[in-house]
Amino acid sequence: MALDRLIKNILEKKNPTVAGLDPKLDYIPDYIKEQAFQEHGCTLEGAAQALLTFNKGLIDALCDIVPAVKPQCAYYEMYGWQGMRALKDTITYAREKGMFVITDGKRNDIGSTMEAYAAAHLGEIQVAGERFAPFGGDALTVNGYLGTDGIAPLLKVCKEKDTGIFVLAKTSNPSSSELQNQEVQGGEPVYLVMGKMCEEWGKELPGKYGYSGVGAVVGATWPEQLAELRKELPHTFFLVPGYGAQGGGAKDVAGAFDEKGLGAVVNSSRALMCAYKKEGCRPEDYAMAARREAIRMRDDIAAAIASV
Ligand SMILES: O=C(O)c1cc(=O)[nH]c(=O)n1[C@@H]1O[C@H](COP(=O)(O)O)[C@@H](O)[C@H]1O
Repeated sequence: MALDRLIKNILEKKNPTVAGLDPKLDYIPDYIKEQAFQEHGCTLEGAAQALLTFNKGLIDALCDIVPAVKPQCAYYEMYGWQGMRALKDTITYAREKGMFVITDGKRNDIGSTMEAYAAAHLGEIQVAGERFAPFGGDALTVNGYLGTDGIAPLLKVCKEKDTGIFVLAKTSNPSSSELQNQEVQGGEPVYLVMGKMCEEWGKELPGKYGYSGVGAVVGATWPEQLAELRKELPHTFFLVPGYGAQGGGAKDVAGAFDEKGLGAVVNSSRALMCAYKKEGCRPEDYAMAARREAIRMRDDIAAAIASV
């Protein structure tokens, strides 16, 4: 089961974190952009090349200490099909380096359309008898708002191709409470109802560590809900974004973990990618600055889990 691979990586590296690869040109050091523009012009192609070079530097610097990456599709779509090629190349490169790849697409639609998303991101498509894995990620973030028939096609592909999903439950943004905290019949908030649906969907993808292949996204900015959901959803692994740039800290995420120190992977994107700016070090050292930040994050979270 796919999330077993993520958990194995986490155990081996003793690090329950994921590096978000959300590259914008503004974040990328000038020397990388200049070289890409020289080779490909000041074009979408040039921008896409800069993204890929930047990502590869980060992956090289992080792959021995960080178990996973999470490229967010929007930052690649922004640069057209050239950007989407950089997404595919980033996924391939990270997987070659042994990292688990969570493609952050937040996809959702009716069943037939979800089949297409599932094939694109988690499975294969056939062209005249030849099979291709278009993007080839290990897991995909999805929105479960359309209910079971929107999720079932993903579960089918996850089973066949050993991939997984993370379903939005309680998102990190300030307005997430407007809908997600609404109490529905029986008095349960929507995020808990969604979490319980993940538990149910996950029965189809059991894993050897007790967590299923259907994870839930719960923001680091909501420590109370993280701890509540950890108790309520014993088989659901959490993807926890909102650490760092959005204000979440190690103490906030400690409640996401079980008594074995498993159960969640915490994402940081901007705080890692832009660590060199905060440190004020040479742009050429951006990847090493990200590594230093990743080590700080790992150690802070380990200390917070130990003190619970
Ligand atoms: O699914 C996600 O990853 C996600 C869910 C959520 O509730 N909040 C959230 O910030 N994210 C993503 O996590 C990343 C957070 O980035 P930073 O705030 O820069 O660390 C972005 O890629 C967001 O799109």
